[in-house]
Amino acid sequence: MNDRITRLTTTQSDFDSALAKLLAWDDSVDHQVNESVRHILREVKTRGDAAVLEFTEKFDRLKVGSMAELEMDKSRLQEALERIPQDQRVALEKAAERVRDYHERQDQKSWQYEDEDGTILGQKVTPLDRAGLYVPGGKAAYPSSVLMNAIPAKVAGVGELIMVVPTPDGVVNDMVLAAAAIAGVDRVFTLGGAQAVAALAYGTETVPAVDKIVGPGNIFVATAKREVFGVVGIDMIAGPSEILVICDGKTDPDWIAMDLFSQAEHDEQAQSILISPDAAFLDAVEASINKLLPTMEREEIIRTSMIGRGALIHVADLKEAAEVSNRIAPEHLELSVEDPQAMLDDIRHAGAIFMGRYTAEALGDYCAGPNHVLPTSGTARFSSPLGVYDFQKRSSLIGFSPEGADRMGRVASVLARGEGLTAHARSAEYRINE
Ligand SMILES: NC(=O)c1ccc[n+]([C@@H]2O[C@H](COP(=O)([O-])OP(=O)(O)OC[C@H]3O[C@@H](n4cnc5c(N)ncnc54)[C@H](O)[C@@H]3O)[C@@H](O)[C@H]2O)c1
Ligand SMILES: N[C@H](CO)Cc1c[nH]c[nH+]1
Ligand SMILES: [Zn+2]
Repeated sequence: MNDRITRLTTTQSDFDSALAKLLAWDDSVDHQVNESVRHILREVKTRGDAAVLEFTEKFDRLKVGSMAELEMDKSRLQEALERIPQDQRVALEKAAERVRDYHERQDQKSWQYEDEDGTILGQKVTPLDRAGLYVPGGKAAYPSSVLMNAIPAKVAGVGELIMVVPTPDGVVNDMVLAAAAIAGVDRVFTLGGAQAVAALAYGTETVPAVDKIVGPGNIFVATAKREVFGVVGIDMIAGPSEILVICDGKTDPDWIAMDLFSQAEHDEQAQSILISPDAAFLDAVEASINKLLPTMEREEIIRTSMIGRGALIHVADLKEAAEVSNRIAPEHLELSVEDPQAMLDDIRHAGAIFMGRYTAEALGDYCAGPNHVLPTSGTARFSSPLGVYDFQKRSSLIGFSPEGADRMGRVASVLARGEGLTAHARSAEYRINE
């Protein structure tokens, strides 16, 4: 590479600020994006289908006469499934089976228990009525993201799944449609960007409003999701893909270089970082990067990402590697070390942890089973992978027996009068035995 990938070492005096600068990525700072997204949302909210059609023509260069032309009916999904090459179909079905198996273990059940006085307390778990799945499609097509978004929703028992996916220049990806057929998506619209998020949030004459919008996307999608939150639920604001590899220096440097590329190739803004206590190994991986980059189909995207946002970080030992990793809280963390289990206790923040030299992050993107929609930009400090729980909500259950109403009515009465809320107090007192 002409420009070199950033090198940092924890012993340099400005390490903390250099690391903070490397990690800085705020999808809300671009005033122009915010303005443009707000305009799109307003237009779709007030003008519905007509605005969606205009923005689709403008941003996806797709001109159609009516919204009906942007809906793929179920027979088209099925045809796509039958048309794709057999190996693609088998791979999609295998991946879907593993993703389903994994997510079935996340299903939450309602529960109840009874106090000694016959009072019933519990939690009722209910799936969402209708969910909107955003499947990105600007720079690449993501059949795997269809499976990752739709299967947990199906396992949760969501009533209706509405999928949106952009088809720039009208190019439809058969594997995406086939994945929608396999996952059991109910309706598919070929819409993208902020206009698709707006259509799902507010509803239009053709696109039904949903209760929650899930799925990753570019800055326009992320900004739109942030704006509509409150009108609908959202899963998370997923930024550009990230990988952090911790390596003890004993994995083939070509493997590590390609693992870093695997996320860099998503986006110029993607972030790939390697941490190792072995300085000579960092040199070897840099040499592999320089050797392999010219062989890559997405060379320019990878180069921009690696130079702009990538880094090779030297640390004292694996303990310090884990500390730096916790500060980064990466979307994907590869522990390419002899004993990954031994490191697990030290890892606190990561969307997904890939354990051992043979666990390429790419397997997690497609077919390991866990979800590939993960918290990015440090948000793994407080959020979790997309899962069945994102499509279920909980209602508290409270059923007092006459004895329970008497006992707890006395407690409530004191607290309510302490707050000066006498209607609360008297409501509880009516049910007390005098
Ligand atoms: N976290 C995950 O699980 C995951 C999975 C797959 C992809 N990704 C990420 O999702 C992102 C996908 O981005 P993408 O661009 O390929 O697809 P995308 O579908 O998110 O965005 C494409 C849409 O952006 C809109 N758009 C483009 N330029 C615009 C402009 N100037 N003004 C308004 N709208 C505009 C268009 O409507 C277009 O349909 C990447 O960052 C990728 O890394 C994340
Ligand atoms: N790595 C992405 C999540 O950050 C998911 C993906 C889809 N296809 C390939 N990769
Ligand atoms: Zn990926």
